[in-house]
Amino acid sequence: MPAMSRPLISRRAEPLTGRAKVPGDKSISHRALMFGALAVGESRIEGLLEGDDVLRTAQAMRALGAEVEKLEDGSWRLWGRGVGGLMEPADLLDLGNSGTGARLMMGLVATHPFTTFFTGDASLRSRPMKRVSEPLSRMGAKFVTREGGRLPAAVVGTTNPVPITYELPVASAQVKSAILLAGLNTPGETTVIEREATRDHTELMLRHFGANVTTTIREDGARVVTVTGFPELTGRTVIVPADPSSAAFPLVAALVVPGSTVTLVGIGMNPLRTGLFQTLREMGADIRTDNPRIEGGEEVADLVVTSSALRGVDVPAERAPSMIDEYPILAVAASFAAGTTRMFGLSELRVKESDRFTATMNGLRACGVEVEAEGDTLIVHGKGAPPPGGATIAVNLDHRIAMSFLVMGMAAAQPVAVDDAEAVDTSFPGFVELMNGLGSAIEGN
Ligand SMILES: O=C(O)C1=C[C@@H](OP(=O)(O)O)[C@@H](O)[C@H](O)C1
Ligand SMILES: C=C(OP(=O)(O)O)C(=O)O
Repeated sequence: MPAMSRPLISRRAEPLTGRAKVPGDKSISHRALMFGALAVGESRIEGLLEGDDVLRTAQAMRALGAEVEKLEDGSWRLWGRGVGGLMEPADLLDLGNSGTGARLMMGLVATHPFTTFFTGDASLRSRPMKRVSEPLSRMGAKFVTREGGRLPAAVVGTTNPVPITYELPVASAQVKSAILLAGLNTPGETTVIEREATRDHTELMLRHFGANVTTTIREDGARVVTVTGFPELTGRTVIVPADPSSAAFPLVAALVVPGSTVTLVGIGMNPLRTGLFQTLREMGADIRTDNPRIEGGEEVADLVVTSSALRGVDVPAERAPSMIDEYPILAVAASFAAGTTRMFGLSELRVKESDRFTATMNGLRACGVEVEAEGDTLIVHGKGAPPPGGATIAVNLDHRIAMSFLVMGMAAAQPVAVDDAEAVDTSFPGFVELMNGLGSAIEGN
């Protein structure tokens, strides 16, 4: 928990110009630490995101017995324990603000024969965990949780894991990953079926470490992902691309601040993560993809973004998993666009670090934007002009809400403030310095 709050205010920016490298991908960073801890021998990670969420995972993997060492900025070395070789942690694992850290690790320990206690900050303690405890219980683990399946929770790992086939009731890469990770120390084949494709970093990276993970497409289009138990994972090098979810903030900023051109280098372009870029292009955004290449097994590219007149569009529900963390910043972009943007299928936004559906709607309204909610659809009416701004937004421990409204302030008629930007460090340490380096005017308030 932050000891003190960090209020910030974002005033009208100069045209944003220059090249910037946003920090490493958060999803890939968590997984690199976890899989390195499970592999036999040494693993190296280059470009690790050193944000609070990922540092908590590094600490937790140490508590589970792996050697985890920072060499220099972004460059880490691990010495793993082998599949099934994790040790009972002597104390609570505190995953801070991180749903990914908590849920994936619950999967990892569910099939180890010891008990692990999990907790987190006020945000994480309010988030639903039944979505993982339910399938992991079917594999044999036992859970003692607070009311509603919330943290703190104890996971009593099973000595006798049972493989399952599980069809995901919600589109969630975290739930999919938790089950696949539990399946590593389980005999036979563990299968997860997802009707909507979610980010596949677990599948890609497990294969990179030597696991047998197959993905097939069922007749109805669902993806069937199967991991074979007891693989021999061996130490590897992971090169972490820049996080497309973090790139979203300078990218939208460059679109809405007139006269801007910004180059964002080495951005992860995994097709299951690029829904925002597609949507913004449909809105008329000038985003050029330069120098596409493969780095460390992941697609990356440089994005050259030039400020653009945007127009409202419909964003279909099927696209939600590929841009799930980007809706708050998309809604900010939509408030500058000419016409109405309808974002369908946003139920999962209500269970993130905060209720992002409500936070986005209320924040935009406070900034003078006309917004409506119809069930799980968020509707933003843009005027094709800068919205009024002039509000202070309550962040409620949600990094993406803080960054989205600071971007709003860069081009709104009046400045926009946030009550506490401390949470930004969970995913984007150096956000203010990077943005101000491009020309924004964010300062303490
Ligand atoms: O697997 C992951 O790394 C993540 C999956 C998504 O969560 P859900 O699985 O809850 O959709 C996303 O919101 C989160 O930021 C990271
Ligand atoms: C939802 C997010 O992360 P997590 O679930 O890991 O807390 C996010 O980073 O927007």
